[in-house]
Amino acid sequence: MTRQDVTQHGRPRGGGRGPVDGPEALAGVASVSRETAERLRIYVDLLLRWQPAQNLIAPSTIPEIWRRHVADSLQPHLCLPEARRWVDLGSGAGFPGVVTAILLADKPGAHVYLVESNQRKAAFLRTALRETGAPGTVLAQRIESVAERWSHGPVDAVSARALAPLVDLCRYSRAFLAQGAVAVFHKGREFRREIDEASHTWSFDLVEKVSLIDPDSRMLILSNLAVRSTEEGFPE
Ligand SMILES: C[S@@+](CC[C@H](N)C(=O)[O-])C[C@H]1O[C@@H](n2cnc3c(N)ncnc32)[C@H](O)[C@@H]1O
Repeated sequence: MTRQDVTQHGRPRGGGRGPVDGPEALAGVASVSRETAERLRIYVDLLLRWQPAQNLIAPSTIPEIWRRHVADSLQPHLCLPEARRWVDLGSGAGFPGVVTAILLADKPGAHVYLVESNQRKAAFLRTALRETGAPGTVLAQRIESVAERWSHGPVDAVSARALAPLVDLCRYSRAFLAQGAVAVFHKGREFRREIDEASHTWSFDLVEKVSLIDPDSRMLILSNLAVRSTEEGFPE
């Protein structure tokens, strides 16, 4: 898709899988400033231009990109509005990490670290941060090695969406939570089973919020994460 194929509202001009929804899809979730809406539009336009070559998001979700991806990605910031320094694990095309960075663009000290091991997606993420002016750094490495060798100072919050079961997200994020960060994870309708499974290995304080996009999904907010000792031993 060329730039001419995209309208000023981030909608493709026909073709592909039909019309794309627009920024009005954010209305039921949060109101954003004009500047933030403009940065989000630049990001969606860029993603739609890169999509044919890079397949950054599932093609079936493109017609509802604003609701399914952008509005959904407003939620970590809504859950933890005071957090300024974030790590987003497995950022993919930038949901929710790039959206969080855009929401924080005018906040002093704001920074979002985007951890994404796929080099082509990492290149897209760098371009998205540059073109939107959002504050962030792309770490194009495996989460496990980034967490082990973290040298970027403390963070307030960790996010992850569509990355791994909760039990694994606890393992990925434990170094950050041990330093006082709070985690906020998108979870689908299997959230209860995932909480039960993770609870065998981990103890944590948990706040559940019903997703503003899908009432069967949850935003899970975890803090005070600790490993339970078990007969099987400790998680690796
Ligand atoms: C299913 S996608 C989800 C992307 C995005 N968070 C979203 O919700 O659209 C998972 C992403 O995590 C990345 N990923 C998976 N395991 C990873 C790891 N151990 N370290 C770094 N990135 C990882 C993959 O390359 C992929 O882009």
